[in-house]
Amino acid sequence: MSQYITSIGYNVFFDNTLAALQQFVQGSTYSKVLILVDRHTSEHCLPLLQAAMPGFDGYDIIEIDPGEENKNIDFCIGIWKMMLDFGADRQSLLINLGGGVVTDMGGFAASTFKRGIDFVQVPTTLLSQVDASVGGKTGIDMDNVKNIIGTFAQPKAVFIADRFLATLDKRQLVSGFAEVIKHGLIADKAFYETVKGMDAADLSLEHIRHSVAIKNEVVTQDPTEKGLRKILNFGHTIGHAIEGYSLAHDANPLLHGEAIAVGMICEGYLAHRANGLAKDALDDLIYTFRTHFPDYTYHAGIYDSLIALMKNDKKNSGDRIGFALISDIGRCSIDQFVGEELIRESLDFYRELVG
Ligand SMILES: NC(=O)c1ccc[n+]([C@@H]2O[C@H](COP(=O)([O-])OP(=O)(O)OC[C@H]3O[C@@H](n4cnc5c(N)ncnc54)[C@H](O)[C@@H]3O)[C@@H](O)[C@H]2O)c1
Ligand SMILES: O=C(O)C(=O)C[C@@H](O)[C@H](O)[C@H](O)COP(=O)(O)O
Ligand SMILES: [Zn+2]
Repeated sequence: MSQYITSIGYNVFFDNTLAALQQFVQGSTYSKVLILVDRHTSEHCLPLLQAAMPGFDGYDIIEIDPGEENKNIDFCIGIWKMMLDFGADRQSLLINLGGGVVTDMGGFAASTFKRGIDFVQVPTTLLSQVDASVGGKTGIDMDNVKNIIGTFAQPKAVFIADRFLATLDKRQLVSGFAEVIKHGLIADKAFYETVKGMDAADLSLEHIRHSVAIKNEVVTQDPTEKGLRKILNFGHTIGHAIEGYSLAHDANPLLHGEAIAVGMICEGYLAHRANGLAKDALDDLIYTFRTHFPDYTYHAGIYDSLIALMKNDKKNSGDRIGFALISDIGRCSIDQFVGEELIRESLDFYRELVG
C-alpha cells in the first residue's frame, strides 16, 4: 500500500501516520500549535496523539461539546475566542482531532481566523476518514440547514490512523459506511460490489484508502465544486434535508450517514424515474442500505418542511432543486433538476417501502 495519497497541494497519510504527524509538527516552525477536540476525542484520541509525540507539550487544547447540534456559529465563536485567549497568530497551526464535526468546524474556524491560519486534519471516525477530512469543504450549520456557512480551504495535511476507530461505537461506524458505499455507487462499481455485503467493522485500512482515493480523484479535478465534484453529493439533497429536519425534531436524531442512506434510496428512486437507473440496480441499492441502516419513519406532513430545506441546497439553480443522480452503479450525472411533485413521490416511495 502506498504511504500517502497526494490531494490538492497536501498529502493524506495512511501509514505510520502518527509518526508522520509528529514529523510534520516537530519539523515545522509554527509559532503555536493548538489542538481542537470534542469531549469524546479528548478522552479517547488525544492520549494516542500525545503518546505519539513524546516530549512535545508545546500545544494548547480547545475542547468543544460533541455532536452535530454543536456545529454552529456559537461553538465556532467559542473556538475563535479560545484561539485569541491562547495568543494564536497567523503563524499558528490548528490540529483538528475528531470526527467530521471537528474537522468541518475546525477547518472553518482556522480558515477564517485572522483571514486564515494553517490546519491539519486528524480524522477519528470512519466517516471523517473516508470523506470529511479530505477535499477542503469546511463549515457549520444554521437554522437546520446543513453546512450553509463555510469555505473551501485545504488543510496542510491529513493523517488517517485506523487505530482511532477502536473506540468508536458501532452506530457511528455504520454511519461512515454510507459514504464508503456512496463512493462505490457514484464512481466504482467493483468497489461497491466488494463492500456492499461487508460488515462496517470489517473494513480495512485498504478499504479506507480506496474510498479516499475515489473522492480524491474527483476533488483534485474540481476543488471548488463547479461541476464534477457535485457527484459526491449523491443522496445529499434529500439526505441533508432529512438530517436537518431530524436534528430539529427527533429526540434521537439521525446521524449524517444514516440520513444520507435514506437520501440515497429516495434519490435512487429519482434516478430510476428520471435518469435511466435500471430497476434491478435500484433494488440492489435499496437492499444494501436497508441491510445496513435502520428504517426512518416519517409522515407526509413533513414534506413541506423537507422541500423548504432542499430549497437551500447549494446545487440549486434559481428556484430549481438540484441533484446528482446515478444512471448506473458506478456512474453519476450532475445538474439534474427535479420538480417538487417527483421529489414528493420519492419521499412517498421510501415511506411505503419501510411501511
Ligand atoms: N467536509 C466534508 O467533505 C464532509 C463529508 C462528509 C461529512 N461531513 C460532515 O461530517 C459530520 C459528521 O461527521 P462524523 O460522522 O464523524 O460525526 P462526529 O464528528 O459528530 O463524530 C461522531 C461521534 O463520535 C465521537 N468520536 C469521534 N471519534 C471518536 C473515537 N475515535 N472514539 C470514540 N468516539 C469518537 C464524537 O465525539 C461524536 O460523538 C457532519 O456534520 C457532516 O456534514 C463533511
Ligand atoms: O466533499 C464533497 O464535495 C461532498 O459533497 C461530500 C459529502 O459527503 C459531505 O457530506 C459534504 O459535507 C456535503 O457538502 P455540501 O456542500 O452539500 O454541504
Ligand atoms: Zn456526506
